[in-house]
Amino acid sequence: MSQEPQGETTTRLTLREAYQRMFALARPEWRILVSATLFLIVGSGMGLLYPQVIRGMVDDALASGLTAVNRAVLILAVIFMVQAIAVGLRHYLFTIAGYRIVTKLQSDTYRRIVSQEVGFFDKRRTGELMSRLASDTTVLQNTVSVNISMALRGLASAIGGIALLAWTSPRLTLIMLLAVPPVSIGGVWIGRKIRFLSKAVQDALAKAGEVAEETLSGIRTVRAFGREATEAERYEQGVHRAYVAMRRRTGSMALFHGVLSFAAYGITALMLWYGARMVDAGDITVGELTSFLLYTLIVAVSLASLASLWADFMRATGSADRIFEILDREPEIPLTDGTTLERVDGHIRLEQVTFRYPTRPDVSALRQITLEIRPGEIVALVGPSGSGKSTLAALLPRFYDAQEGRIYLDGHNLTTLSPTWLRGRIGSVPQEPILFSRSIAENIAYGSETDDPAAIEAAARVANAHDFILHFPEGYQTEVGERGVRLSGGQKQRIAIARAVLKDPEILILDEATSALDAESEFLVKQALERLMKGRTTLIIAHRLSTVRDADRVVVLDGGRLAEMGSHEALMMRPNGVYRKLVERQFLAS
Ligand SMILES: Nc1ncnc2c1ncn2[C@@H]1O[C@H](COP(=O)(O)OP(=O)(O)OP(=O)(O)O)[C@@H](O)[C@H]1O
Repeated sequence: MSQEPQGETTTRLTLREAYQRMFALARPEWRILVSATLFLIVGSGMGLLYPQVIRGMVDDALASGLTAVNRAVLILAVIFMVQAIAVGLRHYLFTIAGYRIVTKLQSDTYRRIVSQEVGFFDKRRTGELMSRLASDTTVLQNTVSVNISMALRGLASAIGGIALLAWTSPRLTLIMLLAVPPVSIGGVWIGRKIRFLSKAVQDALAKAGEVAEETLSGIRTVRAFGREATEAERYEQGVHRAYVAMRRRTGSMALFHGVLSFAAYGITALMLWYGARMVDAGDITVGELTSFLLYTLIVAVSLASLASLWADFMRATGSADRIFEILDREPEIPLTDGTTLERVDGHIRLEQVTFRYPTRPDVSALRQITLEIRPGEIVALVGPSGSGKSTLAALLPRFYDAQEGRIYLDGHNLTTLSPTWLRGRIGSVPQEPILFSRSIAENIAYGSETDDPAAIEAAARVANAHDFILHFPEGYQTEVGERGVRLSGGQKQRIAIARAVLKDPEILILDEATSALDAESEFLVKQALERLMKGRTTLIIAHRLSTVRDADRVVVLDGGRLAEMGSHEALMMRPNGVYRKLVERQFLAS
């Protein structure tokens, strides 16, 4: 399969768009955010109030001794207490709002991912999608929760602080503000760099995630070929790339912090020097200089925190880009667009269908297939490996849409029908059924409306699964998969058949297992399948002669073309027929 390069380090959204989208996410939480902002105002207000008290205290103490100091300290204590409560509540509320936003974002992103057409998943690896869900949303979580709170606090303190400074001494304020333009310019420049590097970090982490996901889910193959060390090295290379990008990002941030810190404290020193001269000249009192210095520190710390938050926001926009890319993607085959039919007879017609996989647009997997399957007919699909059998079967539930030609169900073009509804009419038993880590009962009921135990048991009986299920200590409640029992190939198949029986679809797509089951399982599976097929239009990808013989008609594919069609006997009569060769070369097991 060809790989489309994914997660390349480009930025899709402009900064402004990214912010607008991030703030739009916060809108539903406005109630929490408004209360949080109230506490923010109270907390920051207290923070700006106390230097005034200190100013009074210093001047009074210098003038009239310690009695005034007692009262001032009491007031300070009250101010600090109110401030502490407000700060705590502000932090709590903003963080909670952030969690709520991200929880919703994760669900929305996941919903988007699972709604995409099958072709989307051919192009992307699971590990990469998992990384978007887990790590990108977490980066956003920090931004929308703690960082927004800190940014607002920084902004409030900086603006309030500057206003009070200007009120105390416009001349000193002017000196202080000299530091703002160079710091801002530096911030914007470094912010851009950090945004770019952060995307590189996330991309590298996603790549490493891909390796981990792929090899852990295929651990048996890794073990069988003794590739543990090599895979560990590949993973190591992946995380090392992430580390290199992180190191560069951290370097930029460290430089930025250093410059900021110097700017903040340097300006304080400068003002102390200039302020002392003003006190000496009698322009301001010692208390005023003290409060002025305190405000300068508040403003400096606030501006510094704003600048470093700017860097964090830049980081977040990298992740936002990746998340919004998914949230914005409209599936090519939407799940529910289209009509539904009252009843289905199961009449299928393909007209001149030509199909190329989106990942391999240069090769036609199916070429000009014209085929009609009557209601209730059992059609066996045979052909050499890679001839297009599974591809044909994938077009009926519209996992993919053909580029040319049309497919009809009971005379309705498939593209006019609701895909989810259509898929509800089709039951499938794949070669290697996938069971989920849930109970057997839930696995059988997967895709059906009902969870009635009696109906599930009846379906299991038809599928010859009831007896082996009862042999497990917990019966139908036995957990399957990772945490529970592992089922044999034949058992999985029978669970999949029970699933199809319970779903009761009008159309069946069966993919016969190529690997041989033991005679007993084989018999049980075959018997179950026969019961299942009764009265339903069935397309069966056949690998066994006995299956082909039982079918009403055999359709032979070769290199994506429909090569032959007819009964087993008729096809065997053709001297150089594809089918006859398949049988002679024992391509079809007996
Ligand atoms: N998801 C996919 N993306 C791209 N190409 C694919 C994809 N699935 C199958 N193909 C290609 O399409 C062609 C037909 O494959 P298909 O799986 O339909 O064959 P098949 O007859 O079912 O083979 P087999 O009997 O071995 O399962 C092959 O060349 C295969 O490489």
